[in-house]
Amino acid sequence: MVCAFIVITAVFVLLCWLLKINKEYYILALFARRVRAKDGRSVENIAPILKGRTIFANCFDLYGKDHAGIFRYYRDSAQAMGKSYLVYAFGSPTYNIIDPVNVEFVLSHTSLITKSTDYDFMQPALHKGLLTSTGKKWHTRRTMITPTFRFNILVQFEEVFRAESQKFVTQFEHQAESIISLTELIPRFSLNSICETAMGINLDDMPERGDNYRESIKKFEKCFVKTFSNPLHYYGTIFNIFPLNENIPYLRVVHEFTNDIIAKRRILLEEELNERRCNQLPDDDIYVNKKRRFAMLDTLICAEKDGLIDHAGICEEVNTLMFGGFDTSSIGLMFTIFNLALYQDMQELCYQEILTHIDDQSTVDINQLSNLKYLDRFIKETIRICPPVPVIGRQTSEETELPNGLILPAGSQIIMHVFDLHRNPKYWDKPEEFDPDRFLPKNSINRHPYAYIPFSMGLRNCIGQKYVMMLIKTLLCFLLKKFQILPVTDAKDLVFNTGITLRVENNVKVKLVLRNK
Ligand code: HEM
Repeated sequence: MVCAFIVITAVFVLLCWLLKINKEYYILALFARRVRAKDGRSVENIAPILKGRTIFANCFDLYGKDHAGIFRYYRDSAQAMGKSYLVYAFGSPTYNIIDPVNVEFVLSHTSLITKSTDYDFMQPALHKGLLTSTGKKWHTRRTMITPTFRFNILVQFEEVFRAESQKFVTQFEHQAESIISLTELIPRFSLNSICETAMGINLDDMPERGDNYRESIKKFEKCFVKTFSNPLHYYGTIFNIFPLNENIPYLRVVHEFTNDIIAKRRILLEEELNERRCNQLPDDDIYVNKKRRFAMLDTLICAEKDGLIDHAGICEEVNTLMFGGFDTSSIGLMFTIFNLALYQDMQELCYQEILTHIDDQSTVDINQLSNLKYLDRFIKETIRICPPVPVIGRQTSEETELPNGLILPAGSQIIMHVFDLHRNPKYWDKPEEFDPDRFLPKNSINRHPYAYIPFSMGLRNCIGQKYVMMLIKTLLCFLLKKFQILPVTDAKDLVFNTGITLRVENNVKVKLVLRNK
């Protein structure tokens, strides 16, 4: 009798306690603290809450979906909600942003620079480099690496971009027509270019190492998606046990590749420094040496000598720059070439513009590239409609009030869906239509400045945006001067997938037809 009384009382107390904390926490979303609204307003009037698939809020919404299914889920959610919306999963709320007003607030907020927890799952491959780190470490590294993307350094890369572009087109010059797989060939081109410019290492004598690296990154990405979509893998300890095991062989290939690159560059740089000492030249003007090209990796190796970074730090940044650089550039280039094939009249405009401004592509430089205004708009429109980085994430480190009155508790996740933002019909007329002239100055005047953020904005914007525009334009000068590009893969068949970056399921192909001289 007494026992029954104790049990009933305990259950009652427990229920009362749960009822009380239910006001503050979404218990079934594994104790996620609830978002509040200023002045007692209703949260749902400001941001709709997406209904979860199970009673555990949104914890299991992605579970069991393949990469295309996850991609579709986010697009359908954005469409169904019609505005930025909330989900509750894995112990925290997530504010999913698809409008530029909220994006502006987040990206210009100096305290919102810590990446969302999804980025933790990239760390086995990238460690805590520029992309994933935060606070003082991020700030120090950003200050160290930013100068290596300045104009006077970028101009030194023209030569590599031209040589790699020439190598690319030479493969197809001997046939009147060639059907090529952009999915296979473009990543090789981008990785070679990044390795030679940023790392100062030519991959020509080790092409299979580059191929293995790219293949391993692809496999790692599959584990990445599995991790963030599976509640069992989500939490640190479990994540560290399961997926890491699966990843070990791929990670070994990735890290051995980057370690070899660092080792090779150390030797080359030492030779260079010795030569300079023999000629009694100071070390510190190495970056502006006219005879030899400076590689971004040299900055890190020199900083190590000054005690500003250690070997582990160099590895973090090399992994980050290699992955961040080659993968996003490949996607941008692949979709630009694919769109040139789809829109023949626009391809002709790009071609004519190149003929007008570039006499000889084998000497094309950064200044001549800046005259290609239509091509510039074409690339911008491509990365509007197919943003290589379709999602940018942040988390709050303290309670944060948004301009719309929402109050996000500390530890809230903020996901900015660039893909949906770039198609938001409130800010883009006929968003599904491909129209480079959206980016004519007269058509951009009234657009919200944060409606278009392929390279992000603010403190943590992309460090490589000028670099990649230069790379893409150089290859297109070579390609369009030699070939007309015709479509092979049907645009209607494209199936977008979720990955670390934007993916398509298809092997994307085009036909190159040699132009008459
Ligand atoms: C079309 C090509 C590219 C696109 C669309 C792109 C896009 C972006 C975006 C959206 C971010 C912000 C990510 C975030 O906040 O989580 C970013 C950051 C970054 N990007 Fe790029 N990127 C491209 C090419 C490159 C290249 C070529 C490099 C280097 C060679 C590069 C290096 C980086 C780095 C290091 C960061 C982290 C910056 C920081 O947090 O301080 N990116 N990029």
